[in-house]
Amino acid sequence: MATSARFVSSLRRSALSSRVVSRTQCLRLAPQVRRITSATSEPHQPDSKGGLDGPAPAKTIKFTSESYPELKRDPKYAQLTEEHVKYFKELLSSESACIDGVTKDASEDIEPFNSDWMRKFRGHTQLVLKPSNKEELSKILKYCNDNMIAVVPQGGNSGLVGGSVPVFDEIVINLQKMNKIRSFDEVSGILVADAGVILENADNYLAERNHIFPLDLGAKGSCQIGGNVATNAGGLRLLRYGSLHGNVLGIEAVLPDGTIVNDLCTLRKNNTGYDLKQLFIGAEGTIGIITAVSIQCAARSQAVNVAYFGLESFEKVQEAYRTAKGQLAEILSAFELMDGRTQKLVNKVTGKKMPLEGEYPFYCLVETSGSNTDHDAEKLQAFLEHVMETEIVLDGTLADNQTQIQELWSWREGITEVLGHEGGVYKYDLSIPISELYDIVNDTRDRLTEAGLVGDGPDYPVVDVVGYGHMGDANLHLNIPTRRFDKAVEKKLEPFVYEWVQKRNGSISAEHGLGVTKKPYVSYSKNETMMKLMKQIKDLYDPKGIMNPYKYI
Ligand SMILES: O=C(O)CC[C@@H](O)C(=O)O
Ligand SMILES: [Zn+2]
Repeated sequence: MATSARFVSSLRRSALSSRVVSRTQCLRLAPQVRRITSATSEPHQPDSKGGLDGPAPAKTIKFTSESYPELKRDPKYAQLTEEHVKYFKELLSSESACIDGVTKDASEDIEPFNSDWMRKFRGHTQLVLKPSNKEELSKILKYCNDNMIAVVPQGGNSGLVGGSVPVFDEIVINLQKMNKIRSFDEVSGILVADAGVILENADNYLAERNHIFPLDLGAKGSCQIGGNVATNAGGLRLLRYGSLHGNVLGIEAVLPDGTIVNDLCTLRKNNTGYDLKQLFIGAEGTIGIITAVSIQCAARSQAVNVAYFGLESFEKVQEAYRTAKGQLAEILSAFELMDGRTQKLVNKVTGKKMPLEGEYPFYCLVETSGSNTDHDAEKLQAFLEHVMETEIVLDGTLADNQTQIQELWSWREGITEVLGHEGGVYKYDLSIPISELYDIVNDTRDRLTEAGLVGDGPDYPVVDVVGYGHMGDANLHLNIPTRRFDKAVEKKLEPFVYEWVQKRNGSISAEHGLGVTKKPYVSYSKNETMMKLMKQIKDLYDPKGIMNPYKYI
């Protein structure tokens, strides 16, 4: 009896304080960690003020071709000549479709196409081509194939594994000019769009038609849907809508020899042998370039509610997730995990007040998306009260309106942007059985601490070891913010992290892909037979090997 009385009174105290937090604190705070939401057709551009939307300073560049002593520029690829450039210029319909550093009359800065948004990877292409349609792209690729010119397909260039920038001097083919919505069927919910459509633009277009794009991620204002599909991006809505392997119904792509593959099927059911489009999803531009996709979109939920709460252990996080699945069932649309260190970092870098009064080792953000605002809000509140009453959760808050929803999400979506605040960051994107999801963070921290590599002050290369991610997808983002990139740290991290994951039958890449960073480690997630089959597929589609070379395959 005494125990249950204590539970009730503690619920009242916490619940009351969480409501106060939700009504006052969230309302008072203007969002400061900006999601990259203003849709732009350019790849990430340096922010002149060095602000959070911009990449980290140039000193963080880690990977250039010199960083890969095992990778040599393959002499089979042609050196770009003025004659090549002349051909492309004549072919392309407008001057702005060609940024040319060979004949030195570049109309636009080539640098943002050569380095990723974190400015961690940098190649040195001399040519960027921006075709306007598949026919132009087909001619470009055929010419490249005939002349052994290596190419890198590029969308919004917001990837995290160095997949969309050149390693050496491969030319960049950027899809930003192919950016039209081709059709949308409001009855079936099937969207057909060019690869270069910005994800946020696609979602806004769908919102006006009461539908939703089945993918959402922090870089939605700059990433392109072709790049999303090519990398099989996962993001924040996967728990609800599933992966792109399920939602993409069709693909149009150009193969290296210029062949246009029209598999832009708009059928949910099409059981006619090999499902060839699947090969392009997650291939990271190694077998061809996606020019358009057809995609199944769901009806947009009218009622979105968000809760944010603190917990004392990862065991409690698991209990909270299990409870959320049971109580929120079909309206549960996201269950995200952030450790206390990531939230303190957002707080430190942005200066924003934390959403809860106390500090906790773990935080979760739960979103529901349904059709009945009051009913869904009540369900989420009942869930929060239940987990607080049972002491699974220590304190929590509920967003009362759209501004508060955005504000709470910023504590999750803003993490990537603050991680590099002291220099750089080592990133791992792992699938791990859910019960062990956070252990890798503790084990990595212990390992680096024992080696005297992590601590406060300039003597230590590593700032911290943090973890967050998509709890509902058993996808952990292990991040190691650093003051500088350091060989001693790298030796402690790799292959340790990959061996750890392999032992648990996890995956070395849950959603970011392999790019160039995981090239040496593919075998930790793919056995010899699978690697051989992948290589055979690569050779079938790209026999001369011009597509995105030096990357994972
Ligand atoms: O920066 C990362 O490691 C994760 C980025 C992204 O996948 C996310 O979930 O926020
Ligand atoms: Zn993620």
